[in-house]
Amino acid sequence: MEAAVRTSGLRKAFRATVALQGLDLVVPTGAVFGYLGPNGAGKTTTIRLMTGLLRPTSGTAEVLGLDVATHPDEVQRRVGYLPGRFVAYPDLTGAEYLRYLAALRGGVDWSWVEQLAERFDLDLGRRIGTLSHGNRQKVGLVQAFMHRPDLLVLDEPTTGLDPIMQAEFLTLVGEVSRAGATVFLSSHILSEVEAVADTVAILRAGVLVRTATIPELRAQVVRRWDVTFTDEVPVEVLRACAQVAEVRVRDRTAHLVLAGSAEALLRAVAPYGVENIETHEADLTEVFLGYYRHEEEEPWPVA
Ligand SMILES: Nc1ncnc2c1ncn2[C@@H]1O[C@H](COP(=O)(O)OP(=O)(O)OP(=O)(O)O)[C@@H](O)[C@H]1O
Repeated sequence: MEAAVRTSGLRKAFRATVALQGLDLVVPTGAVFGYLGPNGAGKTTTIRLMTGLLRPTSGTAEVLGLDVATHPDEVQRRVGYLPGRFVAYPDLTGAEYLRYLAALRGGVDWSWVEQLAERFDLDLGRRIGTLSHGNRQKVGLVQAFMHRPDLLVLDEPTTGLDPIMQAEFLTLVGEVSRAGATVFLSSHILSEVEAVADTVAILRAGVLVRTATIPELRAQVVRRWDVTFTDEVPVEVLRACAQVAEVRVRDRTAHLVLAGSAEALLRAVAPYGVENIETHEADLTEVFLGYYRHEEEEPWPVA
């Protein structure tokens, strides 16, 4: 599949600090791609390299088929970019600022700008300098979405937004994604990534530690199930299931630790008269956080 973003051996050092250590990243066209990692992992550095705002120490980045090093202006025109710390001209009103950007970029449908502002409950008539932090962030979001870019690169987009506006943002991401856009989303809000992303990459100390789809990560979640049978517990059948990591039996209930998909287990126990299944699901957040921890620590949390 053609990639919306492809980096190869992308490395960035700031004097003694190596922010990114040879990143090979592929963001498939049309994906909602969550980019996660603890503070200082190198997420913003990656984004600034991808958008041509920083030059790599070595390696390459290709965005929408363009080499960022040789076509930075075109990349910036075609990408919808929301920086982590969005700043705009404080003396301009939202409308003045957005009209200025629209004239620079061209091809902006102003009624779409107004719709976006309305959806985010943003007053375009107010000077940006007088807006609250959250409302300024909304100006940043509108400018990122307003030219209907093929790729959105959003660095901590919901910072400062209230829960209703966060939900509106997620709805908008879903809409543009269904319309064919690719969304690259750096976020610390794991529930938000889980809700909207189909693929995630996890960065730690400038190194990519995992790229996976949300279902792949979910399949890794270790869960506890209590299965009660109408008759005797078929212990051997349970032990024979590859995904069952542990079995303890008490009366007619089997207490199981399940690592992986429950499909095989459900199929195996079906003929034995299952009276009840109680599940204790581990949070996907735990899986994310497992990757944030240092190598010497236990990588896999258990529910
Ligand atoms: N302009 C710079 N000069 C020197 N060091 C920098 C610069 N920009 C980033 N760094 C360093 O590079 C590393 C990665 O920083 P980066 O901002 O990319 O991380 P991040 O994953 O976005 O973190 P956060 O989640 O805190 O925003 C950090 O150690 C940071 O201090």
